[in-house]
Amino acid sequence: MKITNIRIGEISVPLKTPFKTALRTVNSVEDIIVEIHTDTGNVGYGEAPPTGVITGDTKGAIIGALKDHIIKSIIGMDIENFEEIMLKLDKSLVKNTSAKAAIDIALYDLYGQLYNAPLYKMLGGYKKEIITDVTISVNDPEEMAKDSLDAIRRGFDTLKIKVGKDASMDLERMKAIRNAIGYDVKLRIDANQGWKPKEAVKILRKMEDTGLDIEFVEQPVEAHDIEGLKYVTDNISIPVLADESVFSAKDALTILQNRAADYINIKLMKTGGLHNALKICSIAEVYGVECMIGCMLEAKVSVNAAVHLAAAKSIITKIDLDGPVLCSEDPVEGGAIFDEFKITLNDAPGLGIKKVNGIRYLD
Ligand SMILES: C[C@H](N)C(=O)N[C@@H](CCC(=O)O)C(=O)O
Ligand SMILES: [Mg+2]
Repeated sequence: MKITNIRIGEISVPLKTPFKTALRTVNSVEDIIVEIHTDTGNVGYGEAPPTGVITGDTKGAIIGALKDHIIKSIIGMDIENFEEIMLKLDKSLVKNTSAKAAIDIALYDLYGQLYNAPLYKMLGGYKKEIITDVTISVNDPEEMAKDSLDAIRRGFDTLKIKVGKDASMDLERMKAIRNAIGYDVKLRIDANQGWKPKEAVKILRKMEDTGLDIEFVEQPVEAHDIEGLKYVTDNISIPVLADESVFSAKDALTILQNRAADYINIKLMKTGGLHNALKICSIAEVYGVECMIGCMLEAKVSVNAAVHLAAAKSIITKIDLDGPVLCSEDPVEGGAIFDEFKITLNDAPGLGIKKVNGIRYLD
């Protein structure tokens, strides 16, 4: 199964409501799609969202990385030589993890098709169904309480609450939500780097003292501030999950060796795809540290790949794969079924994607 052509396109999918974090506000998913075509007539699909404020990858940068570096380095190669293709992909240029992830995902899709097996079974096949949380955007406390109630009515039993914007309001936000929803629903919070280390400890201790029952706090401080992350981890009881601080397997090792966080959030757009995400799973297994699998604002192609990984690996115990349910339309035919909180895999080969509708080709 030889790679004959790699096509690049873009899709635009409006969100149901604006997505707001401490880092950005977004109204639609604007992602790059790749199709890897082979001499056997198979097509592998991949996707990359431009999340400049997190990965540094803009739309133009993703297209440039694909056209000027990655495509040339793997065209003509045989999917049977999978490890060799992955080495070429890694070495084609530094950083640019989103462009690499799009290609890596499409390659894994073809790898599954080559051996006629669904990807989650090839990676471990631990389960076939997973349950995701849903994100509540950062707004004023009343609106967040209302959005949380809506999410519970839709069946979600775990909410990921965005905080870290106008820090003085964060305690009020969480009190309003807890008062509105009671204690049967899990609340995890994500500050998206919005606090300083001492400020984070102050806010989180108040949340502990108020009995808000927070499952964990995600990325309280700036991504590069590992010392600050450790300071927060050492000084509060709520567990800390590292997100923007962990891109590579090496980053994960540093965090775990220093006990700078309690959990790791794996995202394919930070690792450069499944190949490196699997390395983080192995490191976390060695340290006995559970992982979350997350996504950026992504449609169903790349989130599908994350679903396969989550279903394959027992070390992934927390799921934040709500990208597709935040979208108002689904451009993807085939693949996993997203029914609000419940995500079910099917046993079609690879990712099981039949078609992506509405692609505007850029080649
Ligand atoms: C969409 C997901 N629930 C999420 O919150 N992901 C990121 C932010 C993604 C983005 O800005 O596109 C996270 O920080 O966990
Ligand atoms: Mg996060």
